[in-house]
Formats: sequence, structure tokens, C-alpha cells
Amino acid sequence: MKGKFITFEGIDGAGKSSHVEWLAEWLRGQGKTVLVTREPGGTELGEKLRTLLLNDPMHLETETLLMFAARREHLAKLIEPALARGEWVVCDRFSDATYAYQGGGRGLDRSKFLTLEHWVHAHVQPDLTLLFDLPLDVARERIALASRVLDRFEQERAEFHERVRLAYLERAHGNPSRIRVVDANNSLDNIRKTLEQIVSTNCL
Ligand SMILES: Nc1ncnc2c1ncn2[C@@H]1O[C@H](COP(=O)(O)OP(=O)(O)O)[C@@H](O)[C@H]1O
Ligand SMILES: Cc1cn([C@H]2C[C@H](O)[C@@H](COP(=O)(O)OP(=O)(O)O)O2)c(=O)[nH]c1=O
Repeated sequence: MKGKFITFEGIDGAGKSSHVEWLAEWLRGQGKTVLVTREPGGTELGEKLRTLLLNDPMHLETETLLMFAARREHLAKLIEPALARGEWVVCDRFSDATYAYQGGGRGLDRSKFLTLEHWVHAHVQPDLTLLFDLPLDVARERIALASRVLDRFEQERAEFHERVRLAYLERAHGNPSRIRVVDANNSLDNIRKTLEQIVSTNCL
């Protein structure tokens, strides 16, 4: 049987990375073989593109094309073979991030996004997307507390991140059966209970 493809989305600092490994372990406890990966990245080439994307200033369309180039490689080398083997794939970000960051945040024309999405993965969509949603000031506070080095996206102004958040919510509104909005302004334990419930109901 084909495995399931689960993606995590949300603004920076929403708490995705704190749950990706946890969900994978929980699924392993349910007898699944799970591959954990991320975007941009996941493959050797994709990780090189990630370094460029997170650090080097570039034209918006270059940025978008590189996101999708990394994604093409990721699908071909890792995601599709794993799903075909019956494994589950848990991925920290996927195309909804391009919709939200390049589309919502930077203003990329939506038809260009849709063209690339159709070209690169018309045949593959996540079975389930967990959208971590929380107010921007809470996310910013968490990032400040973690005192991590900020990448090119995290350095963007508050208005950029507000637009990203709204674009994510709009995308969720348009895809209610795939994208589940998780209230991320909550304790780790409560979020984990919510994730268990959503994944059990939708995927198991
Ligand atoms: N529910 C939560 N409550 C409080 N702090 C959290 C919560 N989830 C994550 N954090 C902290 O917030 C910071 C950002 O979380 P992270 O998982 O790296 O977010 P993301 O991957 O979405 O950018 C980390 O320092 C993490 O420990
Ligand atoms: C996948 C993807 C990520 N991004 C951005 C969002 C994030 O700010 C950045 C890296 O994502 P992420 O791995 O979440 O960063 P971190 O590990 O520091 O939390 O890339 C896009 O702008 N478009 C995309 O399509």
C-alpha cells in the first residue's frame, strides 16, 4: 500500500520543527516506516539550494524557481520513491510555503505559482497538511527567546510575516479537507494531543 505524505506549515517560529520528529516517532509507534525530511532541502542538491535561498539576495522569480527546482529533485529522489515503497513521509514545509512566502509575502503572481505547482507535482499532493497558526508577536517572541541566527526570510519585517500568515489561512480555507489549522499558541502537550487526533482521524 502507498504511504501517506504529511506536511508541516506555518510562519517562522510557529513550532513546526518541535513536532516533526515527535510525529514521526508517534507514527513509528503505530507500526509505520517514516521518512522525515524538509524543504527547501532534503537531497544533497536541495540542501545546497537551501543555503543559497536562505542567504543570498535574489530576484523573486529566481527564488520561486529555485524553491521548485529543489522540490522537483526532492520528489524524484526521496518523496516519491519512499511513498511507492509504502513508507510515510513527514516533511517540514512544501508548496504551501511557496504560496504563502513567495505569493503572500513577496507578491508573486498566483498564476505563476499555479503553473509551477502543476508542472512539478500535479500528480502528488500531501495527504494531510498541518498548518501551525499563531499570532505573529508570539512567534517573534519564541524566536527571540531561542536566540537563533536569523535567515533571509526571518529577517523580513513584521508586515511580510503577517501577509505570509494570511496567505496560509486563505490557502487552508480553499483546501479544507487537506489543510488542518492547528492552534499553535498552546502548550507542546496540547498541540501533540491535537496532532494525534487529526492524524488518527485523517490518515490511519
Ligand atoms: N508550544 C510551544 N510553546 C512554547 N515554545 C515553543 C512551543 N513550540 C515551540 N516553541 C519554541 O519556539 C521556538 C521556535 O520553535 P520551532 O519549532 O523551531 O518553530 P519553527 O520550526 O516553526 O520555526 C523554539 O525555541 C521552540 O523551543
Ligand atoms: C519551502 C519554502 C520555504 N520558504 C522559507 C520559509 C522559511 O523562512 C525558510 C526555511 O524554512 P525552515 O526550514 O522552516 O526554517 P527554520 O528551520 O529556520 O525554521 O524558507 C519559502 O520562502 N518558500 C518555500 O517554498
